[in-house]
Amino acid sequence: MADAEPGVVPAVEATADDIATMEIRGAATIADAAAAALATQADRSGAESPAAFRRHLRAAARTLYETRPTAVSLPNALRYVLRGMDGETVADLRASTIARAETFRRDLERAQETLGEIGANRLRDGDVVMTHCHSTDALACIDVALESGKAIEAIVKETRPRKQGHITARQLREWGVPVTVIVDNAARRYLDRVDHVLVGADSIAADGSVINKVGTSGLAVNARERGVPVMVAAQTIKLHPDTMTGHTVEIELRDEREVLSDEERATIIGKGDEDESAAEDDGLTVDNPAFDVTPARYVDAIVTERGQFPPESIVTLMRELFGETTDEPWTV
Ligand SMILES: O=C(COP(=O)(O)O)[C@H](O)[C@H](O)COP(=O)(O)O
Repeated sequence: MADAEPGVVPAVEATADDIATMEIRGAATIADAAAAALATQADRSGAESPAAFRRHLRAAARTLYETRPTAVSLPNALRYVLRGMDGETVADLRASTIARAETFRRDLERAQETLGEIGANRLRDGDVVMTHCHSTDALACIDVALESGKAIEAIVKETRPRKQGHITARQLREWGVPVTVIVDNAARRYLDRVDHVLVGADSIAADGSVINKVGTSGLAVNARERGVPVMVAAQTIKLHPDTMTGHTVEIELRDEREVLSDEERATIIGKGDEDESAAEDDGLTVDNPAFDVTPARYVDAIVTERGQFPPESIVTLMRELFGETTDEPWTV
C-alpha cells in the first residue's frame, strides 16, 4: 500500500487496506465502505481550517480510490460524497460530509432493494439460475423472488481463483435454496438445465458491455449458444461515466500467487522454491486478470433500480444520471 497521505485518519487507511486485500469486496460493498470511510474521515479529522479539512478529505478519497481500479462504484461513491462537502467552517464541512455519506449509503441500500424487486419479476416459480462470483445485486433478485413464494434453484460456479462462489452458495443455502456448486469449466455442460444466467457488474460501459468477474464473458457466450438469457443485476452506481467519452475500463491484474503458489511454481519449473536461481526469469508467466468484458450482444437485460434496460440503451440512462463530466473524484 502507498505511503499514508498527510491528514488521512488511520481508519481510512485500514478500509483502503481491506479493499485492496479483498477483505471488503464486491462493487456495492466497496462503494458502501468507501462512503463510510469518508464519513469517518470527516468525523475524526484533526483539520483546523476549512482548507485543511477539504485537503484531507480529498487525500482520503485518493487513498481509497487507489485500491482497486475496475469497480466504478468506488469513484462514483467518492465523487458523490465529496460533492456534498459544503460549508464555511470545519464544523459545517464535517456535518455536510457525514450527512452526504449517510444519504449515499441509504440510497445504495434502497437501490438494491428496488433492483431486487425488478429483477425478481424476471424469475418464475421453479426457475434454475446459474451464478458467477458473488454479487449482492444478483442475490437481491433471488431474495425477492423467494420472498414472493417462488421456488428457485441455483447452480453456482466456484469462480477461480478466489472462489467467491462459496460466498454465494452459503448465502443461498441460508435462504434455503437448493444449490449445486460446479467448477467453472463445467458451466457449459450445466447450461441445459438453466433458465437464467444471473450475474452482477463492476462497471457497465456506455456501449452496454458489462465488466464483471473474469469468466463472465465466456459464460455469456456459452449461454447465448444454448439459448439461455443472461441477466445482469447492477445498480446505476455501476455505470461508468468515463466510457461516454471513449475511455476504457481498467481491468485489474492481481497477484500471480492467487493462481500459482510459490511451491506450485517451483514444481512446474522443476526447481526447489528455496533455490536462489528461482528468482531469475524462468520463462513461466502467470497472468491473473480479475475481470473481463462481456460485449452487449451477449447480454439480454441490465436490471437497475431505475428499471430493466436492453444493454444498448443504457447510455441514455448514463447521460441522464452523470451528464458528460468525468473528473477524478477529488477534483470536484
Ligand atoms: O465481480 C464481482 C466481485 O469481484 P471481486 O470479488 O473481485 O470484488 C461482482 O460480481 C461485482 O462486484 C458485483 O457485486 P455486487 O453486486 O455485490 O456489487
